[in-house]
Amino acid sequence: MRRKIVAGNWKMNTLPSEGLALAKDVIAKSAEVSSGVELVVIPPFTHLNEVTKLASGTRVAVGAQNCARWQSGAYTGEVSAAMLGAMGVEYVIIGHSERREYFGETNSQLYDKIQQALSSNLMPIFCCGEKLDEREANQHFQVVKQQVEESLFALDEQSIKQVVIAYEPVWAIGTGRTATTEQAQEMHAYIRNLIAGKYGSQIADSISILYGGSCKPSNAAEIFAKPDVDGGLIGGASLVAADFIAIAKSF
Ligand SMILES: O=C[C@H](O)COP(=O)(O)O
Repeated sequence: MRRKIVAGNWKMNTLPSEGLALAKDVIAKSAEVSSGVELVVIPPFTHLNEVTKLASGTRVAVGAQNCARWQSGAYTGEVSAAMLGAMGVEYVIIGHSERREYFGETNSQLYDKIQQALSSNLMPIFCCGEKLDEREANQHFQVVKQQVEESLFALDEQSIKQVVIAYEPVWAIGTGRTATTEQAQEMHAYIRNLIAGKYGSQIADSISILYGGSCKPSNAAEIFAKPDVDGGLIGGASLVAADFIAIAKSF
């Protein structure tokens, strides 16, 4: 049985007091969600200390949006995986398309970040996905293959099993344009197949692959019903607790 996960990436939204209120609301409503679904909130760094304290002992886990690719040292402005782990953070997003686009993160740097995350016992949520022009040029499988191979395939079997993958077609992020359920299923199955080719089908079948990109209460059930979709990485809709919970209840 694969883990079902619904994770809310708040991105660079909410001031600390607003973030705490949002986390409280998610925790309060979390009982409405089937116990088989893991809930994760992923606030900005500045809120993590307070939100992890608030979420401690509840069913809501906390993630970070990024971590450094180094262990420690003279890297001004960076936050290490160990620092996150020490705060009680359990997940970390690695390679979100906004990090790739605005901060030039490369597949090999993302491999380093995954290693850092794993060595601090954080579960990486590794993001992959093609841009609109790549899909239109029918290059989407090739793009995702390269991202997965270059960032994940040097991991050993024990390590890959800790990784959660999020397929996020860039053209569907924050645009209101969702991938069709067929497009999502097709790519999720493709990714699982890639993993199976490298690590075997038992490992591939155990890895959760989340969908991200304009997922909302009105379309979540349809997307989550697909056999290779194991949950969602939710952006905009995760900023409203009732919507985030409604999405999680779609399983
Ligand atoms: O990390 C989340 C994704 O970028 C999806 O964002 P969105 O739900 O606002 O489209």
